Amino acid sequence: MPNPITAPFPATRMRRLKRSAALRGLAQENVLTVQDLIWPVFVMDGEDAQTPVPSMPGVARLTVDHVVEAAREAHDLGIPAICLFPYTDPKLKTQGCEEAWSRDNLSNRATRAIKAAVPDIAVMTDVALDPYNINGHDGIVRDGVIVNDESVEALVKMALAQAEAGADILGPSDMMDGRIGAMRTALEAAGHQDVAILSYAAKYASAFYGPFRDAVGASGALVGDKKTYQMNPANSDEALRLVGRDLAEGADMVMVKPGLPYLDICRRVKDQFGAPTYAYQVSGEYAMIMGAGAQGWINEEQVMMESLIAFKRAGCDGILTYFAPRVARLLRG
Ligand SMILES: NCC(=O)CCC(=O)O
Repeated sequence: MPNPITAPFPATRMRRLKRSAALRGLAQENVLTVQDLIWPVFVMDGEDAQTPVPSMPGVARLTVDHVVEAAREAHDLGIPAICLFPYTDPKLKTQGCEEAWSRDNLSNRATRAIKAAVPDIAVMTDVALDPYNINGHDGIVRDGVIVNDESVEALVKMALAQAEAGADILGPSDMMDGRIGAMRTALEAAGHQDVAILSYAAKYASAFYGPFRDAVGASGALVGDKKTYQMNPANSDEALRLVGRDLAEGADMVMVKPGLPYLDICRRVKDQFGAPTYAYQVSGEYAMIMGAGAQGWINEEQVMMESLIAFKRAGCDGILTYFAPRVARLLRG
């Protein structure tokens, strides 16, 4: 830790380095670049269609052909990764979540299509059962209980199907115990030793996910809440235990989610482990900025940029954000 030594006033005048843009630039500690961005996108079935998500202005569900175009655009902008979230046909949702590991489910089809058309962009996928679960939960439900070990077996099958489809980064967002180790072992055994795991390690049971659930059609499906597996927003030490555990089980990268309300966790995680650390600026955060911006209550673009540099300041190596293409265009100038 640096130990800041400052001479007393007037020898020290903190305003000296704020006097011009040039001096402010020289003294700037953190920088946001396009390389820091992961773009989450919503995929739906069909062809040549886009359905706007009302609670996320500027965001739409895209059919696979449009997702491929989005990936091409992202790659051209220099965005390193795109993250897929499927809007699953309710008819495909079951108690056993079998569609989750179907070779040709929507997410796997989108992964294949992107990797065929834009091979250099990294494709990240979501490993959790909620898009395929009739109960809307991330794990399998038996008699009203989310059963851990059976869910992990299902998640491993899902992870293998995603790796088979060509995913570069798997994002287990389910918060079951033991899933990272089980996935890592299975990936090694199946010859997918180079597939990275970005663990949603410190994922809080948050009300900020509301618009996302609208986007993937999960709002109506969820029975109860996710408090028996996601974190209590009041906890901080627990995040370190979870991150440490996931790294020890073979995660390559770790995530804190949501983002802005949990910057203290980002900083603690980065300081404690020094691992590649990401934050997810979630749908509710996006909606708040867009909503207030639309009212003219804040300057949307400035708040967007300020919110993203805050993640860098808190120690994050990158950010999952729905703003990714807009930011990339802005950074490009
Ligand atoms: N597993 C992915 C999410 O829960 C996303 C949350 C959001 O953007 O609100």
